[in-house]
Amino acid sequence: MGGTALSYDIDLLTQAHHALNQGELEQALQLTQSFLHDAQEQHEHELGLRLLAKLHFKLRDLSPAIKTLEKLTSLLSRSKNKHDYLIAQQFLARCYEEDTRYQESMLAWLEVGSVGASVGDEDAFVEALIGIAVLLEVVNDHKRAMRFYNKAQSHREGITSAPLKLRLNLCQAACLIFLEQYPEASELLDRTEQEAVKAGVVDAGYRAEFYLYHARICRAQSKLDIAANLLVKAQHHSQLAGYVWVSNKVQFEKCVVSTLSGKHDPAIEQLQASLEQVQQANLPILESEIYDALSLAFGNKGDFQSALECEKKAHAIEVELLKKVPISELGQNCFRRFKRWEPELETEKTKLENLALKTKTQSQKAMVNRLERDVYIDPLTRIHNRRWLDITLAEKQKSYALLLIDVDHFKGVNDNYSHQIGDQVLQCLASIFSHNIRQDDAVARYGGEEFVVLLAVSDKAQALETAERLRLAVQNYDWADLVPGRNITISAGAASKADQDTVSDLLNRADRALYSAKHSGRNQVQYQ
Ligand SMILES: Nc1nc2c(ncn2[C@@H]2O[C@H](COP(=O)(O)OP(=O)(O)OP(=O)(O)O)[C@@H](O)[C@H]2O)c(=O)[nH]1
Repeated sequence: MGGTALSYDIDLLTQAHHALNQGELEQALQLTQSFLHDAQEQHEHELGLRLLAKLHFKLRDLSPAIKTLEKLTSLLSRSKNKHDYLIAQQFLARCYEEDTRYQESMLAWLEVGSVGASVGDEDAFVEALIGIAVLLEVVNDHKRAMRFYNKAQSHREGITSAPLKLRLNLCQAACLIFLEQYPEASELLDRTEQEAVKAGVVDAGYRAEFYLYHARICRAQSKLDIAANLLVKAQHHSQLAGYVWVSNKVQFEKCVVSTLSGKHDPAIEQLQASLEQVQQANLPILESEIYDALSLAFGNKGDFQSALECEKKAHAIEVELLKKVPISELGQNCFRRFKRWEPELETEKTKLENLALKTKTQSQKAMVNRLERDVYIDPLTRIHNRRWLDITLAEKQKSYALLLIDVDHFKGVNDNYSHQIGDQVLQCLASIFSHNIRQDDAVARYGGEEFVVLLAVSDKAQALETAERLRLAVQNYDWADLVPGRNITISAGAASKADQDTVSDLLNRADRALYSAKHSGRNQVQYQ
């Protein structure tokens, strides 16, 4: 009887993941709750709670997300393997921070630092240092935050996760900008970009922040036109990544640039609209930054009364935030604690490294992975390239379907807007495709303005549904900033692999379907 119940439960969890991938969060939530209701084994509870916390967080229901994570961390704290515990504890620390429960967030980060050190997990140790630095920045103590970033940088060699290395740099660059150390910030951003290229990071959220910080530096150096251009790029990427926090920051930075360029009224209007959104989402740090920007705009316009009012509101929010953070605790003591943990971290790491040497060293593996990745990545769009596709198709055993996608009238984009804008359109399309396919599917640049999406399943209905989703995502994307006065659309040919098909049979069928989509008027999908 136990066996039947278990398979039914797992089925619910699979359905919940599926609903999450489809963006149906409420449904995913209900399925996960039913799964948890019937869960019996500790392992099932862990799986369910992890997904539940993620869903609450996505729905921006912080209190239930926190409660769920508190349960999960308490369950995991008993297990021997600390990796999952550390991941959950970090998520919890971030949720506390978003919910402005700074003291609890700090305690959670201290726990991550201490446990991370005791098991030789340098990534977790660095995460904790960054987490505390971010809390210090919340209360405008950027100088002290910088000590934590510097300490985290001193552990850089030991960090195994490429995105974490990038995030450390981005956080530190933002802090340097606050401290008005522009050349240092600029240099750090350039180095970060080189590392991102090497590591093959395509994340749109990373790119959005990268452009935003560059724009801030340019704005501070009165290069307003360049700043405005960079912000257009930042906006594209934040839109793609769907990060509310970054896109708000980009939005209000745009307003600062407009008011400095003399366009006060539109900037004020936009800032007031953002203010409403930010207040609804309960993001006090952004709110105080927006009041600061409004004060600047009113001041530049000559309306000093309103400027002063905004200034006072920003100040009042900051005072409230300060009340919530135990500054004395956050400062010296924390730093000392991390110093004490460092020798423990080193000892544990050495033990682990000795163990790893017996098999293969991690760095060797990482290097091989990186080399393999570079060989299979298209340098312009940073998605898989033709070489990857050829090898993957040749090795594929199971049945599958494939979409061949071609940009409509792309030559016109190059001719009317420049080859460089054409390149940016291709990059943007690659991101749109990557963000709109399922986890098991993959996208590659086939060559020129052609892309291939490889689907894990072979049925016609699903192939057409995916192709249609991608076609609509491209059609509905806001192209106005990149190619004003023009819409970008795609045509796609879909085909499924039959048992007797060779790869070239399949590609030929998809190509014929694409040809037919083009000749029936473009911006459509056909199947053969
Ligand atoms: N910017 C840029 N353009 C490229 C790249 N690769 C190919 N192209 C251009 O893509 C265009 C493809 O044009 P065509 O094959 O004539 O077709 P089209 O204009 O897209 O029109 P249809 O496919 O018939 O809808 C050519 O102008 C190529 O120069 C690239 O990497 N960057």
